[in-house]
Amino acid sequence: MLQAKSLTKEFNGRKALNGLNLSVGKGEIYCLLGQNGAGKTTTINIFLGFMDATTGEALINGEEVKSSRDKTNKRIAYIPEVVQLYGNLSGIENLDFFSRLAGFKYTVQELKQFLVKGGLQEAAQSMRLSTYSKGMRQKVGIAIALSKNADIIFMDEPTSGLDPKATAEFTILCKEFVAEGRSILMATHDIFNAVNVGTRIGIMREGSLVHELATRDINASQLQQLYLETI
Ligand SMILES: Nc1ncnc2c1ncn2[C@@H]1O[C@H](COP(=O)(O)OP(=O)(O)OP(=O)(O)O)[C@@H](O)[C@H]1O
Repeated sequence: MLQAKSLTKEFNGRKALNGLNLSVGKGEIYCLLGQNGAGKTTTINIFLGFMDATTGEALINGEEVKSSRDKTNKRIAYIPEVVQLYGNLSGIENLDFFSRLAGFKYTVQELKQFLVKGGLQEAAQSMRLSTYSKGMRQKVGIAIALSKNADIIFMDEPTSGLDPKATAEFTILCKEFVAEGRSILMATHDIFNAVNVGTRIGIMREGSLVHELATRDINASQLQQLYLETI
């Protein structure tokens, strides 16, 4: 579903990405690890079409993002570290707004179902967003992705600042999201959660992938060891 082919990105002559090759298939939760500045967010930004690669290709469902941005943007969603929503609107009003923006119009009942599937209890759906925790905002973010019928969610540091219960709930939601053949690409510093939620892990250093492994082959302490040896 996602492919990076020899991606490079230069900022002021400095390479943030240096020949990155990466692919993410259906049903995968791919976790990108790497030190600050390794190039994780730059990778996601190129797939989202926020910036162009200097050389190489980023493909979503076989379409190059750079030349087919309108098409590729329709099937993706993005959950940043803090999901930006309208604080004065309720969860359901935000979902209604953002799904309309993506060209979908749903009944109140349908909107409620997306929110429940995203893990937001009915009692919270009509509360103002300004009262929501980070975990609740992410649930609205997942509901928006579901309402857009997105195949792929990109996530940047989704579990930073979440308490263990919220992290566990989030992990379950991610697994449910991909169970129907969708995919997630997540940048994270959370080694424990990467092993827990991910199907594969890539460790980046200086803009390239230096290790790639299946989570079934490694536990958190082995991954931590490998990470510390790598960076
Ligand atoms: N818009 C930009 N202008 C200039 N340099 C940038 C820009 N975006 C990223 N960089 C540089 O590119 C490199 C990679 O940054 P990036 O944000 O992709 O790393 P990261 O792995 O996501 O780090 P972090 O874990 O801190 O989020 C860094 O050296 C960063 O300073």
